[in-house]
Amino acid sequence: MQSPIPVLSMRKLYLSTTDRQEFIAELGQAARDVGFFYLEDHGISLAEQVKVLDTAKAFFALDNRAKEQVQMIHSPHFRGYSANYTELTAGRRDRREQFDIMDELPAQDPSTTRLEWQRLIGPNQWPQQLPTMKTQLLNWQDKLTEVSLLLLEALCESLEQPANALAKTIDKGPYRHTKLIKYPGSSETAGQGVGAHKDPGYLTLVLQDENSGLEVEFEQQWYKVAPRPGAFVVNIGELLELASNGYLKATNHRVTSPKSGVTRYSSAFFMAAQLDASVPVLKLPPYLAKHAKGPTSDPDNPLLHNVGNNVMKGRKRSHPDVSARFYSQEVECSSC
Ligand SMILES: O=C(O)CCC(=O)C(=O)O
Ligand SMILES: [Fe+2]
Repeated sequence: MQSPIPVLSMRKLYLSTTDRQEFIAELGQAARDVGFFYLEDHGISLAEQVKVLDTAKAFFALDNRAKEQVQMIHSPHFRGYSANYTELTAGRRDRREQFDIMDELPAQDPSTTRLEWQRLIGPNQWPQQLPTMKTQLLNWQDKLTEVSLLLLEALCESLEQPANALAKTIDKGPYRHTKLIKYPGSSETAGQGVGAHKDPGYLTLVLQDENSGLEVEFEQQWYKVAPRPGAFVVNIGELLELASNGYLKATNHRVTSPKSGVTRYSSAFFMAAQLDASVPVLKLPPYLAKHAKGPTSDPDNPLLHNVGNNVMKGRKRSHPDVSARFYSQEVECSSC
């Protein structure tokens, strides 16, 4: 079956006006039809990509004691290591190990925080055995933010909006989240590496190693997202689906475990709006608006305009152990 996933070259953004317009049109079409695309010529070198995957390998190769020291269960901010089968997606346990970081910030003073999502803000946990990991990953996160901000502007233009149409939702800095991931091999035919889901933010950039496993749902069928060296796999998240009133698609995707004896490593970068923002619904011109049927409504996964609540909803659902330790089970929904 032929892959429906288009390949876009970001170089076109910097060439002639015609090339730029062409890129914006291709981007708009990919984001609308599939919600997934490969991005090439994004300015991040293959060497840097390889180094991030090497860091993932080095981290997951640490002994259990070292990994337990930075386990997510110690962090109300959902940072650090989670072992196989601790994460829940679509109600089932994922067979993957992860290491999660977000912006490196001090935790907010509990006596002045009113809203639950304010507790997402805080410091990361870093393993003392890998002293260069902090600088490397925070730097990586900054670089991927730059690429994602350019894509967000181009996407706004593809919707016939000013490039800065969503700037108010990120003017204090977007909410960023980076994961290193290890999918161990499995003898099951379709083992759940991560179950089918949509990403909660604006955009996600995934770096894959040479092993396939990522799959995307397109026209009710699942397609493999084959590895493509040097490219990022980009997908549209729920906040863009909301902002475009369902014109752009936050597409379902999942990862199937590699076969026995194979280990797959990846890294995902998620960019959302700032946590205190409310995502506006952009006013599309009639020729686009007629295809905007409203965001998907799923009673098990309500999309919340309030960014902090939407992010918190996803974190609580994915990490019930962390959630049970630090939070009530209800998503606070004062101004969803
Ligand atoms: O590992 C991958 O290829 C994708 C992971 C993913 O979809 C996620 O963590 O949200
Ligand atoms: Fe995802």
